[in-house]
Amino acid sequence: MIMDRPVILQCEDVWKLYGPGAESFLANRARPTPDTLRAAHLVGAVRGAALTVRKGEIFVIMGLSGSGKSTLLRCLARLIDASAGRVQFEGRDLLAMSEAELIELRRRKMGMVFQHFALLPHLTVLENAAFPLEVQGVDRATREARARDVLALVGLAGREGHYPRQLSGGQQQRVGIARSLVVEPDLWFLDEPFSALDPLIRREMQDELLRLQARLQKTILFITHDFDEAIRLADRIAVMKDGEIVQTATPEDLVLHPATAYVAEFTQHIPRAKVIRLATVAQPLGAGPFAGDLAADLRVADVADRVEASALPHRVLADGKPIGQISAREVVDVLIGRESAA
Ligand SMILES: Nc1ncnc2c1ncn2[C@@H]1O[C@H](COP(=O)(O)OP(=O)(O)OP(=O)(O)O)[C@@H](O)[C@H]1O
Repeated sequence: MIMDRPVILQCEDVWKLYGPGAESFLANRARPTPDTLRAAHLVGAVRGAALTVRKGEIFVIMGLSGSGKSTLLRCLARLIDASAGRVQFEGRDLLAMSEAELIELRRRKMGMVFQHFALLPHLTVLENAAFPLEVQGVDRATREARARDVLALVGLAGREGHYPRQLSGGQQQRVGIARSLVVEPDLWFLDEPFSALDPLIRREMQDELLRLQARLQKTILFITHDFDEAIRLADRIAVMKDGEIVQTATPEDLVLHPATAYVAEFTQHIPRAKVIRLATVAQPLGAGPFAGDLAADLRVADVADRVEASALPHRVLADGKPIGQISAREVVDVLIGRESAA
């Protein structure tokens, strides 16, 4: 269970205002409304954001362009200073750290990948991937060995001697991912890392990220404006609108229980079978016989063919223990939107 894991990153009541006198403006008021901000000619890029990211989860911040995602991420990595609020990284107050401590933290504990990041054009793929270790003063043999490992991990073995210009956009992005992983970060910030890629490559990279995550179990804060990408990747999603987080929930809960009309609008086109887990639609366990076992966290779409093709029900297991059963009937109900879970 994600909620039982240690907290890696936490923020409370984070604000970022842009405009004249932004900091002093907040010091004098509790929670300014959008109207008050407008009247003061201030942009409320982030307004009162709170979130908790736990070890090993992919936490996605999702929102349309201008909703404040990048600004929030930058406040959380302290690339910019929030106008107000509290941010803790592994239990330490991020806002109280000195510049030197922050640099150290970003070098050793945080990895970052952005939509448009700069590979160093005059360095090879290997040298680019090893670069953060060079900055740390790691010796050449060690850093190149580590860089080779991460390049293999992202599918670039054999390209070590290439230069960035000899690679496709997707391959360049993989180098960026390798470079951010080479320091073995505890927390990985990914700000729209696949948005500049064409849809096919983008899906491939999403699969790649899930595969990497299954192996590395990083804690990931991932930003996207694409809800489909969010539900494919996320353990939990925070939906942002006009600088505010309007709901934080699992993909399944967002679709089944949207907190606002805005979230409902976003989620209505999502095929339910892609988000509803077997645990949610499982029926009480019968006496059997069963066709086989399926994990409770699987999504209905992932097993629909297998369950439908079977005359016998499948057992549904959570943590190795049977919690119910599922048969073609429940799968069909979800597929045609008749499931009882909602
Ligand atoms: N340096 C700045 N000065 C003034 N306003 C800013 C600045 N940076 C961001 N903003 C404003 O803050 C709001 C949030 O911007 P932000 O870039 O965080 O949104 P976003 O959700 O990441 O959007 P996108 O997906 O387009 O990157 C926008 O209204 C933007 O115009």
